[in-house]
This record gives sequence, structure tokens and C-alpha cells, in this order.
Amino acid sequence: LPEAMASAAPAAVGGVVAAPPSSSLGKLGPLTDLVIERLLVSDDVAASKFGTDSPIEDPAREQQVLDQVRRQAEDLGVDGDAAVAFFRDQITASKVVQKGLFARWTAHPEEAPTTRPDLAEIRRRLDRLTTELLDSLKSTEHIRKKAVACATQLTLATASGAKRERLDALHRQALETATDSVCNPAKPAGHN
Ligand SMILES: O=C(O)C(=O)C[C@]1(C(=O)O)C=C[C@@H](O)C=C1
Repeated sequence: LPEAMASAAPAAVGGVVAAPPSSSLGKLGPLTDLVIERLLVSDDVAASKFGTDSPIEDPAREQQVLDQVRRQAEDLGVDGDAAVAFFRDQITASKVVQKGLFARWTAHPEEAPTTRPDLAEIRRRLDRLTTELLDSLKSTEHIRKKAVACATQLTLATASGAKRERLDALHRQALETATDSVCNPAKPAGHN
């Protein structure tokens, strides 16, 4: 986000101005960037619904998302149950963000959005992110299987990503929820 980048003071190193990193650090950086991008899209989802009759929770749409996930995961050779568990966390995290923003905008109407984005268009963005997230789950399978390395890389990636994007407490909490199963690809059924 240009605003966030502009306000981080660049450090001069040997006469060269070092730009802040443009992506989250480490082997799970690309996956974490996509997770953060999806969380930030949740702000737009909330803006599309706030002050309308559309509820935050839409079980039919959730089922549609998870059906797409299972189909595409199996095409990619990613474990379908693990992929669905990961996306259940993405959906839960989106609802954490939306509920938090609804509460904030209700308490402070002056902070509420003044334009209402189109939900259908936002859902097309989410569908494209689904494909990218699945590709990233596939390409990180090797590291995610190693519990200790995965935990280390995930902490590095989420800390650097949250800092770069200047995530507030609400979005940091949602990021934790969203990355809950990243290092547990074979989470037992019943967790959710
Ligand atoms: O598409 C929506 O309406 C959203 O709120 C997004 C989303 C998701 O994360 O995919 C989250 C909650 C809804 O229950 C359905 C889907």
C-alpha cells in the first residue's frame, strides 16, 4: 500500500536508500501475502454490506467457495480436506474482520465508508485469490510438513507482513485465525 510505504522511513545504508520489503519474508512470505490480501478484501466485503440487508454470513456462498476449493485442490493434487480446512479459516477470518468493522462503523459512523463497492465484483476477486492461494499451498507443501521450520517461517512471514501493511489489532487477530492451519496440513476432523 503506497501510503504505508511512504510513511516507513527508509534507512540509508552505505549511501543507498533501502526500500522497505514489498513482500512478507521467508519461504511462507508469498502465501502470507495472499492471506493478507484476502483479509484486506474483507474490508471491501464489509463496505459492500454495511447499511444494507445483506448479512455478513452467507452459507450458500460459503458452500460455493468450499466446493470450488475442493474441485481445484484435487485438480492440483493438493489434499482436499486440508485445503477445505484452510479455506474455512479464511472465511472465519473474513467474518472476524467484517464483524469488527461493522461494530467500529456503528460506534463511529464518521469512520463508515461513504461508497458501497459491488459484492459480485469483489467475489470475482475472491475467486481469483482462491486459485492463487491453492497454487501457493501446493508450492509450500514441502516446508509446511516440517512442524518446526514451518512455525518459524510462519512467525517471520506474518510478523513482517503485519508490520508492512500496518495491520491494526483486528486484522492481526484475523491473520492469526487465517493462518491457524498452515503448519497442520493433516488437522483432525472436528476442529472446526
Ligand atoms: O462473499 C461474501 O459475502 C463474504 O462475506 C465473504 C465470505 C468468504 O470469506 O468467502 C465470508 C463470509 C460469508 O459467509 C461468505 C463468504
